[in-house]
Amino acid sequence: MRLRKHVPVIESTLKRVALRPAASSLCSRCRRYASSQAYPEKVAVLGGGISGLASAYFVAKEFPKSKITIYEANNHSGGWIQSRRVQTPTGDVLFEYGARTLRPGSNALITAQLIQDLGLTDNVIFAKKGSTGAKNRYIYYPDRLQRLPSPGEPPDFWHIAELWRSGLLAGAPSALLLEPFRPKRPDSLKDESIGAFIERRMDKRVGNNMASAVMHGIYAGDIWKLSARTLLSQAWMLEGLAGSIFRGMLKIQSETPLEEKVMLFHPYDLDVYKAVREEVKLDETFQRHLNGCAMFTFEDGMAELVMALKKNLENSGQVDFKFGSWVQDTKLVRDESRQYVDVTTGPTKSPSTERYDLVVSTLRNKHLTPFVTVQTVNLYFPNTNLIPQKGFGYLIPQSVAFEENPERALGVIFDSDAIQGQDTAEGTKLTVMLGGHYWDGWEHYPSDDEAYGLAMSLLRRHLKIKEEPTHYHVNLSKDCIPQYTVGYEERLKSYAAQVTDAYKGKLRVVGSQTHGVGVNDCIRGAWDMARRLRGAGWKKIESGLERATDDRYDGAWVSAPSDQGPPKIKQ
Ligand SMILES: C=Cc1c2[nH]c(c1C)Cc1[nH]c(c(CCC(=O)O)c1C)Cc1[nH]c(c(C)c1CCC(=O)O)Cc1[nH]c(c(C)c1C=C)C2
Repeated sequence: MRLRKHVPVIESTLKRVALRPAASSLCSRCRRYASSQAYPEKVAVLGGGISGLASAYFVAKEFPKSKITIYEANNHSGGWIQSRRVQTPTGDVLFEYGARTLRPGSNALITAQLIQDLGLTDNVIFAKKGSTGAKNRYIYYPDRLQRLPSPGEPPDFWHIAELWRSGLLAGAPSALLLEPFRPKRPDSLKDESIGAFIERRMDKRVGNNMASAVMHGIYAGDIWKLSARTLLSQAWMLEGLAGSIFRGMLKIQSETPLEEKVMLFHPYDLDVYKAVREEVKLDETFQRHLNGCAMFTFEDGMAELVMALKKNLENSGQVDFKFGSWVQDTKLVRDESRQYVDVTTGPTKSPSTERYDLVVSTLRNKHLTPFVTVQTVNLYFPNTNLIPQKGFGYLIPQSVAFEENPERALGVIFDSDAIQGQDTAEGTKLTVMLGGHYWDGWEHYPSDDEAYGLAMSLLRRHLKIKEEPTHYHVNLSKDCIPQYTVGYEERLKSYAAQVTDAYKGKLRVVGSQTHGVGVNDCIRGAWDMARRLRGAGWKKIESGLERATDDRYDGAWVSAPSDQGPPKIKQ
């Protein structure tokens, strides 16, 4: 499917690119302007969220002589990541409005290297793998908290029986047994919703109970809209390979020598993974802590990473911040020998235009994905024994009856259990997450007072909390999480082609809409973009969306052994 419209900033460019100049210096063999310039002298980064800051950082490292300007519409950097300290009579507590933790693992290696390079390792706090906050995760179903078995926990018959009795596992056993015998998807089916995929291969109830809870916790999204091909990519691939997820797993396992562990990669990710392994050099102690933790963050919250990045960029002398700068337009311009991008910013009545050799855009394209809005209510209670359940928190699946969730909450995080070491005040810290896909199409959202009322009514019903918090904060993150809905991969491909066509490699796209919604994803995307600019890479006609257009294996994945060295490709 082609995009009907384009991102506003590139729209005008698409009209103008038809007016081609006399291509006297267009190199006919490589189809790009032959420029003797060794590096991009002027670079613009559009957006000062984590993707924009990380992009500026990695581009500055690749090209120490480049001058970089970051345009940010708000008056602060960091985007959705905001951490605030609140004073209480007995000490202070930290409230996070956006992402609050990072997950370790291969996807976090670039983040870890960045943290180390910024000198932040001493400020990192780790939640150990076995800790209560890390291992106890709950799902609210149908009218109470159900603890999920944690990874590595020995199977407990009575626990499983209890979960079965609650109805949370309804349909799961037969779904798993029958999955290998269900018909293969028709070749014409290029994508479908997660809900439809699970219904087709297993059982609708498994989707509405388990999958929807997980998708609430990551995307705040609706399993009946999110793309199975993108978000359940491995299961989708295995079905394509062998007609069934289970049989696909068996096939790959049987073809892999016993001493190797199967890891499935998109071919593009395998290249990135290899490059990460080659370039990341972590201190032994830091690496050991990362290996042993379930999640990590900073003493002063995630904003520490943003502040350290900003300070580093300011001190580099290479980077200039322009806050309160709305990007109105970007367009490709050409003179006799070179191509540039003109970036127009500022208020509509008195806009200003600057010319750049290269632009990195983290701005959104509303035609690529919809977004959901999440409202967070952070609450602090001095009572340390407010709730009997200890753990990370709980998620509320779509299957929970309206009477049990009229507030349209997605989940509750037990912050004071999940991460310890951020607060000096003792007590219980919770965050209630409201909205997400339940608010699709809404024009008005709850006021702070209303959101507080919703959060408290939920906590009274679900956790039997009778006390009022002494401190709370409400934050509305409007359109904060992009939704990778059905057809996303085709739209992304088409978007990549449009960006390449319109900017001829002079504008690269990075960010949560195109590279994954997690903080690690955004940082890794920025790093990979900058890596591709290396040397003369910045002169290549690329868009930053090369993963989407990588047709080397026609959508297949490759498996690789998980040894410590660079993986060998197995096909
Ligand atoms: C503002 C709300 C967010 C919701 N999801 C995300 C944000 C920022 C992004 C996100 N959350 C998680 C992942 C998985 C992998 C990762 O990179 O960590 C992603 C991409 C897992 C997660 N879910 C919740 C938490 C606290 C975390 C850990 C990471 C983080 O701090 O964001 C709980 C949770 N997140 C959301 C809801 C509705 C929710 C409910 C309890 C939406």
